[in-house]
Amino acid sequence: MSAGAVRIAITGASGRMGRMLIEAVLNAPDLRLTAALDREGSPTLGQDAGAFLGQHTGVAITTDVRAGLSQADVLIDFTRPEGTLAHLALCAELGVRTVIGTTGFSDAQKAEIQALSQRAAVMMAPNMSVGVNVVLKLLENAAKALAQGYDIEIIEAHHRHKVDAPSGTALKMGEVVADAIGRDLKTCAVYGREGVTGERDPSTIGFATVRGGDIIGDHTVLFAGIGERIEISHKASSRATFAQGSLRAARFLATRATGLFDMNDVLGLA
Ligand SMILES: NC(=O)C1=CN([C@@H]2O[C@H](COP(=O)(O)OP(=O)(O)OC[C@H]3O[C@@H](n4cnc5c(N)ncnc54)[C@H](OP(=O)(O)O)[C@@H]3O)[C@@H](O)[C@H]2O)C=CC1
Ligand SMILES: O=C(O)C1=N[C@H](C(=O)O)C[C@H](O)C1
Repeated sequence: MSAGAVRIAITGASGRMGRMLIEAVLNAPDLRLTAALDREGSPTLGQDAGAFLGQHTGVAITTDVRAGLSQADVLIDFTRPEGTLAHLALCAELGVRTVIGTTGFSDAQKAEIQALSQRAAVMMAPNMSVGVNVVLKLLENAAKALAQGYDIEIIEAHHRHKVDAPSGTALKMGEVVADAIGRDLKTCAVYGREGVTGERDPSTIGFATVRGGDIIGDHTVLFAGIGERIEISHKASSRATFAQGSLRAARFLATRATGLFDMNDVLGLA
């Protein structure tokens, strides 16, 4: 790893998170944007990475991931699962650490990430905000205390462009709650209901998904009992919270050679 500023590459540079990350890196004195990458066909290819901010950075958006990564210490990737895995394979080969914000991975893809993290360190989390990661800790305690007599439902809402459902954060909340009370999310999750469903099975954890407009990301875990309801909610009002968490993760990874980490490691919440 080079001395001085941590050199950052960003894939999906013209995406919603890509732009947020570019702005955050340009404003961070201890980080330096050295590569901005997007895929073939992106209308921003060839433009300066700071053009959307009216800034000249000297870093052009290109499709040459190998060349971009060879100039970087850490890649921050918020793209799609298949893109992330292709980028990660190159990072493993070149010894570049990776912060993964992408959601929607299959179990097989997660296993591939675990294997590749043994060659160059990876931090992966479905939600980089400090608040959501604190909520995950609160949920652990709440679920243990409310394990009997309370029906558990997870409700999430996101913007109209989101392609995966339920959100990665909602699934993580489900896993944390299920683990805390000794259930297996794979067998107890119910994803949406329709028609004559019968009465609610108390051993299930339900998920409900809302998509619309420009909602950045709302998550609620509802514990519904008799005579009372407990709701634990997080609402993101700006993608800056995800970008700032990603920068914390990049700084954390800059001091690690190999291994798979999450936001608990980055924030010292483990
Ligand atoms: N962990 C967290 O805190 C957060 C996670 N996310 C996750 O990050 C991901 C991206 O979200 P968002 O920025 O809103 O999405 P966008 O669609 O706005 O941006 C995605 C970017 O990745 C590019 N891309 C898409 N597919 C590929 C591919 N196969 N290979 C390389 N590049 C690709 C897109 O290019 P093109 O425009 O050409 O399609 C675009 O530049 C999602 O999975 C989302 O759930 C989002 C916010 C917070
Ligand atoms: O796609 C998004 O926008 C978001 N995705 C993440 C998820 O799937 O949990 C995190 C955040 O809520 C925004």
